[in-house]
Amino acid sequence: MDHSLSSPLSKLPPPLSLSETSSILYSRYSLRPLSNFPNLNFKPRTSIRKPLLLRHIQPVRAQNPDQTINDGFVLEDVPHLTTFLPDLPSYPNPLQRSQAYAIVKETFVRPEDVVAEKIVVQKNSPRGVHFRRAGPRERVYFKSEEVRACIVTCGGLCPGINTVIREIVCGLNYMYGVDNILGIEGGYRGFYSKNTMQLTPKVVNDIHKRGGTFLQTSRGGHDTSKIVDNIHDRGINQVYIIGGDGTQKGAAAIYKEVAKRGLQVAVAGIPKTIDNDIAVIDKSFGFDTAVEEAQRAINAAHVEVESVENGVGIVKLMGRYSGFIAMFATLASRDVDCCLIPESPFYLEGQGGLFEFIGQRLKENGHMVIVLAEGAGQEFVSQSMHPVDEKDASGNRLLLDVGLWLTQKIKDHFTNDRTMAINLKYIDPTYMIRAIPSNASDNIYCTLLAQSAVHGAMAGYTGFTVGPVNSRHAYIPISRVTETQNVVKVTDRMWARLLASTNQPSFLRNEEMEKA
Ligand SMILES: Nc1ncnc2c1ncn2[C@@H]1O[C@H](COP(=O)(O)OP(=O)(O)OP(=O)(O)O)[C@@H](O)[C@H]1O
Ligand SMILES: O=P(O)(O)OC[C@H]1O[C@](O)(CO)[C@@H](O)[C@@H]1O
Ligand SMILES: [Mg+2]
Repeated sequence: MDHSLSSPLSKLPPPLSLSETSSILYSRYSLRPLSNFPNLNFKPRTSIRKPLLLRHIQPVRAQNPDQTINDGFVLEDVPHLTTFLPDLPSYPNPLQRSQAYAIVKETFVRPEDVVAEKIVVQKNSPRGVHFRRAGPRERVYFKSEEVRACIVTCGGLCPGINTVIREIVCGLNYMYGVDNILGIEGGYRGFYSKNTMQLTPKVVNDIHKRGGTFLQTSRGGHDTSKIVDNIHDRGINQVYIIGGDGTQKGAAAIYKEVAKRGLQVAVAGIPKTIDNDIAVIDKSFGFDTAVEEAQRAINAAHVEVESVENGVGIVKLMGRYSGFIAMFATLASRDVDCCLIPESPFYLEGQGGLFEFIGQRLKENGHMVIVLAEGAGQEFVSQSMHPVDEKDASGNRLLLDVGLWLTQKIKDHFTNDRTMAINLKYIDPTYMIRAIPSNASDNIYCTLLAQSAVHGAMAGYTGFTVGPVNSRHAYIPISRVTETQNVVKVTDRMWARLLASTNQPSFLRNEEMEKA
């Protein structure tokens, strides 16, 4: 193993402006394979907005006219500490001496390894956006004994948070010999208003068996300046931030302030949300566990309603703006007759409406189960409840209980209708689902996320979020995961698969079809 490598960053060209970068990507690199460009790894050094780049890049034909060249390659890179601290020394990665990696053929991720954002492409399509592949690097930018790391968890709960905490601590300690790790208690505000706790592999050994967060969490309380003051005062140089879209925005603000002050602090975001609404990544940890746990509630509803005459079960699942849990829980179960999500408007009365469908299903089967995402039909609920616009401490709008509203509406309808007496059961398992520990596959996923974050921070990357993109873990610029929220696309085939499985109406009226 060559330990004498000079810092690869010393080979860097000066930072490129946006237009320079796009033209270089196009003119210099488009006609040759990526492997010919070892330096591509370090370019562009600033986080560059992808849509602009893509607009600048035109497809180019290769000499062989049968083969359209892989042009239009875009690397959406994450910042590196040397971006604002150019003289930072680097060291050989201690993983070279690690027992765990002793027989691994390629311990380190190659600098030119990238992960494609899109894997379904056509012969002539541009190569498109790529992210830097996550994993250990040959050089690190921290001496193990000088690392002072901290971990914070923010936002709502989600199965698997404790596994991520545990694996960051164990990863730092077992792989890199770091033993100075602080737990920040109670979310962002914990940086400046609470005590910290020392985290060791022993302290966190069993925490993955528990739901919730060992470090506690909170909403609101993000004061960038106070947080960075505190990071500086405590001598913290690696910050691991576990949380959803709001948390990642907070992480971006911390990274910017750290860079502005020129501090050697790596900021790594680990995306967390039970709603699975974080953009770019394949899915968020805890989501599989939630879908699995939701089966128990659906099953209970099914048992209840099939044991009575004209039983109607309603199960409310989480999902503020996206109905992923409801959609996947429905697809996983065979007992759901109708799934309602925020992305697909529905209506109650008249032809093709929910009441008509309930009547039909009860006549056919004698019972039915409806799965309802908490964000579905909010416009109806607010019409009937005249709500005040309430927000939580982070500024998220507080939703009204669509489950209670729908239960009442269905009851009223069938009472007035008098053609059919129904027996309705409403189950709200939302917090029970969120509070459980993660299942086996999420535990594995959490381990990979944590280790990838540790490798990234040790390698000097900062201002990044880690996550799987087409099954490969990548370092993603934070802004990419916060600029949009993932929602179920009702125009995609997955929603059609659900409709084909439940055989429920789509509730789409002509004008909505045209709009879609
Ligand atoms: N735009 C922002 N800038 C800085 N900090 C933010 C921003 N939005 C939210 N935060 C902070 O991030 C933390 C968590 O945000 P929020 O309560 O919205 O949860 P989240 O991370 O989105 O997770 P989830 O929605 O999955 O529960 C809060 O402490 C909040 O103050
Ligand atoms: O913990 P709280 O503030 O009740 O949050 C509930 C919300 O959090 C989420 O679980 C997202 O974390 C949403 O699905 C839900 O609406
Ligand atoms: Mg959120």
